[in-house]
Amino acid sequence: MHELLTVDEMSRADRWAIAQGTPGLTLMENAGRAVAEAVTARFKRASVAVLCGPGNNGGDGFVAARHLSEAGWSVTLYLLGEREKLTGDAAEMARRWNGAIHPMTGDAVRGAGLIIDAIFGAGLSRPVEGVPAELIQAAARAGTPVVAVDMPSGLHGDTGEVLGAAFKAVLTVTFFRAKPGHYLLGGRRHCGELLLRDIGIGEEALGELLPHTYENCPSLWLGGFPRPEFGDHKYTRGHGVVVSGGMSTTGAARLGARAALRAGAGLVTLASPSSALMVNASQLTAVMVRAVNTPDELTAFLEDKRRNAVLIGPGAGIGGPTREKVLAILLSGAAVVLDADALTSFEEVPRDLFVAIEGYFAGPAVLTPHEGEFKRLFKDIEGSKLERARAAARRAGAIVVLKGPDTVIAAPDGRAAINTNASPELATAGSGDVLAGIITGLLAQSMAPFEAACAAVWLHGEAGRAFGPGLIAEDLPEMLPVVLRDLF
Ligand SMILES: NC(=O)C1=CN([C@@H]2O[C@H](COP(=O)(O)OP(=O)(O)OC[C@H]3O[C@@H](n4cnc5c(N)ncnc54)[C@H](OP(=O)(O)O)[C@@H]3O)[C@@H](O)[C@H]2O)[C@@H](O)CC1
Ligand SMILES: Nc1ncnc2c1ncn2[C@@H]1O[C@H](COP(=O)(O)OP(=O)(O)O)[C@@H](O)[C@H]1O
Ligand SMILES: [K+]
Repeated sequence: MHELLTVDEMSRADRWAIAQGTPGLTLMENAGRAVAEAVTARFKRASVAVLCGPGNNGGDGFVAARHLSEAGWSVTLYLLGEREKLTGDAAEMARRWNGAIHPMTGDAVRGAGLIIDAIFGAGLSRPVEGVPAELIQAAARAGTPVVAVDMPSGLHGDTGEVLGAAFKAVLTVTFFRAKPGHYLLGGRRHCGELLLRDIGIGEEALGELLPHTYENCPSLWLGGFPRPEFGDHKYTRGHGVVVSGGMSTTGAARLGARAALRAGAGLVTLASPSSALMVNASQLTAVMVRAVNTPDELTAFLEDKRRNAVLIGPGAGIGGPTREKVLAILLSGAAVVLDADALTSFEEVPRDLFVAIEGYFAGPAVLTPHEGEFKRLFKDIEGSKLERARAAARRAGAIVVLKGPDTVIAAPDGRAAINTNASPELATAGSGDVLAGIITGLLAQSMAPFEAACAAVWLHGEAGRAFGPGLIAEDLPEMLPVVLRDLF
């Protein structure tokens, strides 16, 4: 169930189901009934205002109103636009509604104990204004709970963007598969609890659509997740390398190194400037430390091909030396995770980075920018978070992990996953360094890079949730054993 469908893909799924012999009217009946059932299961009986729009979302509203009324609820139904203008399945569902149809006016939700928002769904085509916008404000002012049909009206299904205004629902009931807009930040803020309901569209529809956007769930990557086998030794589990910053900025790299080890790399070595060797050595036990100063020394260090995954960026410092080290790593053929300063160092010359990533000898690359770092590297890329991560991955020829509350992981081939399990406790200094380390640990074990990035983001989210309040970055690697045990 981890595929996400765009608005266009969802309407193709509807059409596919209809062509396969399930009437649209049946799909709409199932959709509206699912909403009514969700309402009766979750709310105490109240007077309900059902707000119906002029399209099929409104059609679902007529069905929900009928089922709630039959269940003994007091239902008042309001229609945006004229009844005569309803067409197709929605017009038929309006005929099957025996109650009154009131014109939708600005006071439609006054006194209601619950609002069912069936104004606009997938068909939202422009910013919401006028009466629907007034009702959105009135509902918010009154604090009346809103149950959204498919999408809270005003929210775009593909982008999670609010067009004009949007209801803040406590519950959103959507059908067949969730949409990216439900999970991107704006959407997450407006959807409340998200319920997914089967309305009679067969799973085979996915074979026709070949969707390439996913919710980041273990089913997406668990099959390729590395687990030690009988007969393994530390070198067969991979050797991660983390490049340390200078004397005053070593902590970030140590966090990454510890995380890489906890994620299962057989060995992890901190490649440290000589000046910071003592600081690093005095803080490390299972993680090893070696003096590596210049880009040339890093090249020499990576000639041992067992050192197969490298993280650079946390605490690395911005400028030429970091750029040269990045290029040296890319030439070595090791898998590479580029974070923080390793990204910012290419602000003026992003093409140099992308050309190196495309290089014949380069191994897989994973870029882990937060929004600020992303803008420095991909100045002209615009759109929703999903679109931007995808465009960046294509341009860079790398996996891009665009971090935040709704982290998006994108691959150059167009696959993208939206992460949904992260808690705000993760917004703490060094948490990104740990994420980069987990990715490195998985790459060291030869996990495929898109799957490794997705798995790491998910593990990071679970670790944050498992620890809960009071979390600091040091806690995250230590939570991995618990999270991994649950995962397996
Ligand atoms: N068989 C199926 O397909 C099934 C579909 N299902 C349901 O159908 C929903 C999709 O239905 P839909 O495509 O009819 O679009 P919908 O969201 O009702 O809106 C379109 C109407 O709104 C209008 N409009 C848009 N924006 C506006 C604005 N800002 N301000 C004012 N008006 C605006 C727009 O006007 P227009 O742009 O044409 O001028 C048009 O009249 C989907 O979300 C799901 O709930 C389920 O029943 C399962 C089976
Ligand atoms: N509000 C939030 N909810 C969930 N995760 C968050 C939130 N804010 C930040 N994160 C996560 O925390 C990490 C922060 O990384 P980053 O911005 O690089 O910080 P740092 O450089 O201090 O490590 C990222 O993985 C990001 O996705
Ligand atoms: K709606």
